[in-house]
Amino acid sequence: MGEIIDGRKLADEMQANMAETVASMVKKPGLVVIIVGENPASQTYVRNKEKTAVKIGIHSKIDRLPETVSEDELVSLIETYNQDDNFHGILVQLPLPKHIDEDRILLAIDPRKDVDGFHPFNVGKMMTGQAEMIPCTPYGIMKMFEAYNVDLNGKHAVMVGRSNIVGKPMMHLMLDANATVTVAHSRTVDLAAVTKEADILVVAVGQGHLIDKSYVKPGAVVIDVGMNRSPEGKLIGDVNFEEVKDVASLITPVPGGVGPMTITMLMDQTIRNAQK
Ligand SMILES: Nc1nc(=O)c2c([nH]1)NC[C@@H]1CN(c3ccc(C(=O)N[C@@H](CCC(=O)O)C(=O)O)cc3)C=[N+]21
Ligand SMILES: [Mg+2]
Repeated sequence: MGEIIDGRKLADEMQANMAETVASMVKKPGLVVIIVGENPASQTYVRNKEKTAVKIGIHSKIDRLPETVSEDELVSLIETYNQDDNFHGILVQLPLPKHIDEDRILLAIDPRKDVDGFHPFNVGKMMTGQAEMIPCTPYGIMKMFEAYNVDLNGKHAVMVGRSNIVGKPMMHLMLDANATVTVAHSRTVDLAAVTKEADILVVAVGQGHLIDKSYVKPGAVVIDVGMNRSPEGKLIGDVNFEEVKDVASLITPVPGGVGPMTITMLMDQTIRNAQK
């Protein structure tokens, strides 16, 4: 019977500390979130983000743009915020509509305000040991490891998923923490054989309950980044929690695991930028 990693509780503790920090700041940190279109999955995230910002004392603004906005219009809006001293963080909610080139949008954000850590400049900095902005989900997972005394040194970590926003940066952070890292993905042959070797298993594939107990080595630490809707409309992870919790030594639930930590690290980086 594994222990549950309480992301909600850890996030609340960290946010309480951040609120104290912000209370002592003369110029309050500012964060702007730009959302294009009506992606319903994005709405929860944005609502939680705003609630959290208010709680911490961060000045936050949400810009909602219609699905039909042009790429050029979006770039000029970003340029306006790049120049605006009231905002220390700019986040453009992904995914963007098909007619907009995401790479161009991410490049338009001033790297100093890129609190997602998605700008190629920040990606390169992170990859070369000069990290300034770290993608929030991987960063939050590393904080969970710290809080629960998970030492990665010499461990075999398996990352399932290779996205720019979770899999690749997570791979890098675990490597930096001296884990032996394997990255598996949709073309991996016999995924269960690979994941069963993991001391630390991180899953970010977007497939509800893909990972059952046959994929997990007894005693493994299991981190579930997935956020999927079950046929009944419930929020479920990529890991079958009910089954895997009896095999793992530590496991994150969904909701209440990685999600709250992602938002917390977003606030952390916004505050840090404002202090610079
Ligand atoms: N530029 C950009 N940066 C992002 O960081 C980003 C993004 N785009 N696009 C969408 C994804 C998704 N994401 C979430 C983070 C936290 C929760 C979260 O707080 N979840 C809670 C509650 C979920 C619920 O109750 O529905 C939980 O897991 O406990 C959800 C989703 C950030 N994303
Ligand atoms: Mg992938």
